[in-house]
Amino acid sequence: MGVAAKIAPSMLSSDFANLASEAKRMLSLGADWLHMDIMDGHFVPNLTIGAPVIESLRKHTTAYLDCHLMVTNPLDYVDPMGKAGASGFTFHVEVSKENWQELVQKIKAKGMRPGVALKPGTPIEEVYPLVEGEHPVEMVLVMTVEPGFGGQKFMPETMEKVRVLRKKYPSLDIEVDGGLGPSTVDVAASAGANCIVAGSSVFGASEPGQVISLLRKSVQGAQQNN
Ligand SMILES: O=C(CO)[C@@H](O)[C@H](O)COP(=O)(O)O
Ligand SMILES: [Fe+2]
Repeated sequence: MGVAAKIAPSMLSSDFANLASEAKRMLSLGADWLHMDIMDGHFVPNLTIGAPVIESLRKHTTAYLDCHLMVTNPLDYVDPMGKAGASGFTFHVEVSKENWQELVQKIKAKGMRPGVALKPGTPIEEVYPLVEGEHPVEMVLVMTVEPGFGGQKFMPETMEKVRVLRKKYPSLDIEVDGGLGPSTVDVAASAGANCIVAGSSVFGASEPGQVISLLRKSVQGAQQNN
């Protein structure tokens, strides 16, 4: 048995003007988590949503809100995101070298689950101390595109990081994010990813529920073959 599969549609590809109904639609189609991309227009060249929108959405659902913080100063977001009702708080290792221990402790103190993300060009060794620390992160998000935008092409060269991580940490949640869909998920699942973020492939499908179930079957199938 592997680590539980979590399929997380990226709400970045949803109709933001109808966020609550889009979220409910995804959950009714079998989504486990809702992936929320928080971008500050500085760490990445795009600006999306922040704590006020998470707070609004939280009034409509009890679902796990898997928040991916693409921001330069993640520490500034811990209190507001905690109050807003975020479930997971995943910050980037590239901007937290100096203060990740404080960050992780504060995230946990606010009742959220800490995770660390890394860009395609960042070496995997950089997250080891965070997974093995006294206050460890509970998920590693391996970016499979450059962060900033949905709808980009999956980068297969990032899979070596997933393989290395899975070998080293058999029970860790490993999330992949960017360009995942029916044609790329098998590679990620067999490398060892168990949390699959998918935006354009889910929201752009005529049958999003079928895509969600296919993504889940891919993770489960890969785990049975291992
Ligand atoms: O974090 C990001 C982009 O920076 C992602 O969560 C994307 O929103 C995923 O979208 P697709 O690549 O699946 O369309
Ligand atoms: Fe994301």
